Amino acid sequence: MEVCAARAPGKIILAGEHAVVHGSAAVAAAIDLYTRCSLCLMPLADDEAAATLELDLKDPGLAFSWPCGRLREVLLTDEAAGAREARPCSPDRLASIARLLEEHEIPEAKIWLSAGLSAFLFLYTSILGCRPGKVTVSSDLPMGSGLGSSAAFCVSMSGVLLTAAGVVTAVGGISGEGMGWELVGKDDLELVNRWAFQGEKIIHGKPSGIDNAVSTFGSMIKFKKGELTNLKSSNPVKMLITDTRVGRNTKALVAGVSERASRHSDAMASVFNAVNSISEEVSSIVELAANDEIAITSKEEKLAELMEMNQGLLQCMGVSHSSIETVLRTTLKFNLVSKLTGAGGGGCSWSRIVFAALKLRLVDRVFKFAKEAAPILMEMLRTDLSMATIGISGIKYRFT
Ligand SMILES: Nc1ncnc2c1ncn2[C@@H]1O[C@H](COP(=O)(O)OP(=O)(O)OP(=O)(O)O)[C@@H](O)[C@H]1O
Ligand SMILES: C[C@@](O)(CCO)CC(=O)[O-]
Ligand SMILES: [Mg+2]
Repeated sequence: MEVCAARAPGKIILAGEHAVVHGSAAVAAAIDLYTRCSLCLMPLADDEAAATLELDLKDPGLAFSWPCGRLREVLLTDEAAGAREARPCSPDRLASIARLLEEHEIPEAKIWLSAGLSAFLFLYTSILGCRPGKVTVSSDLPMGSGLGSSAAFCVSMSGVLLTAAGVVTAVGGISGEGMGWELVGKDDLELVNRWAFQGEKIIHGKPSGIDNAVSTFGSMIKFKKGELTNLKSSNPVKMLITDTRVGRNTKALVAGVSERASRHSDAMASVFNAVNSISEEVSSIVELAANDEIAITSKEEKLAELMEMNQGLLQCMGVSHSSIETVLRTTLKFNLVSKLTGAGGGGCSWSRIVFAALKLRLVDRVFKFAKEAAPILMEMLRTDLSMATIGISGIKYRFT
């Protein structure tokens, strides 16, 4: 029994969420909070009826099991298609997966998990067919909260499945960040990213691809219309992340922005255009910081202003939320500018979240803030606060 594992990071979006779905540029950075996925492939049993595919989700604390025969019967997998090229999940296949999930009693309070389960069944059966196996997933990332948990789930899952399929192989380099995790080669990364994007489509509906790209390739990236530019970044930068723990769902928020865009196409085109300019400016400031430590200091105010402008435009798109605004006001009292990251959570009954990513290179102020303001935020909003390092590397894997 061979066991392999993959680990993929979450992300914060420095500028451009939502607008990126409509063709604007966005800037994102990988953070040192990870989702880990391990796979133990079982030998093909003599008694085929006993063979199962198991999924153990540590964070929601739920386990699932499907008889391999049942998967074959319902999904009619096209195993000959192979894993070397990523394929989309057809509507028929998605409907068959939904039928399989109906056979499980997912607690009503955790029904949001079904999108992740569908992505899992699609990725597993497309890459490995109906082979018996056990997959275990654990994560540092809060789910459905703007830190790219769905992308880290799909990237680590695609990585481990493609490794087990023998399609993705080691390049030998063992990275410094975390013992024993090996780097994935460039072409293999591209393949992992393409499969993960297909998984994200199941969870997000209409993803831009930025979240899976930054989780796969790591570092800081500018992303526009599927094109990725790696931004050189300087020393690791710390961010303070505020989690309001107000639940929401990216798919619904993305759809809400698209509906607003179809109702007010000219106005929203101008909003997306303005976000594009902000992202372009943010990315040039990030690159400047990599080359010139002094020059960045003079740009700090500009960066803060850009963050405020982007936050205002997110409000225009309808994805802010009262709790986000409270966090912004509170952090501002400590002279820290914040903005939401990811899908946000604005105004509608189905989606609520806050992430306040604080402006770059203000570690001292962040520490002062953490001491003085954190208790206020925690008490007022029952938020979680944590520090994260951004710009770290992407997916890695290992055999155990
Ligand atoms: N560790 C995990 N185990 C199981 N399912 C997960 C896990 N992580 C993410 N998911 C799936 O992804 C969904 C959350 O994705 P969603 O895109 O709404 O939020 P997010 O990715 O955390 O935030 P954003 O897209 O704004 O960055 C969950 O509801 C679940 O279906
Ligand atoms: C809201 C969004 O722009 C970012 C979610 O992290 C959606 C996407 O780009 O897929
Ligand atoms: Mg997501």
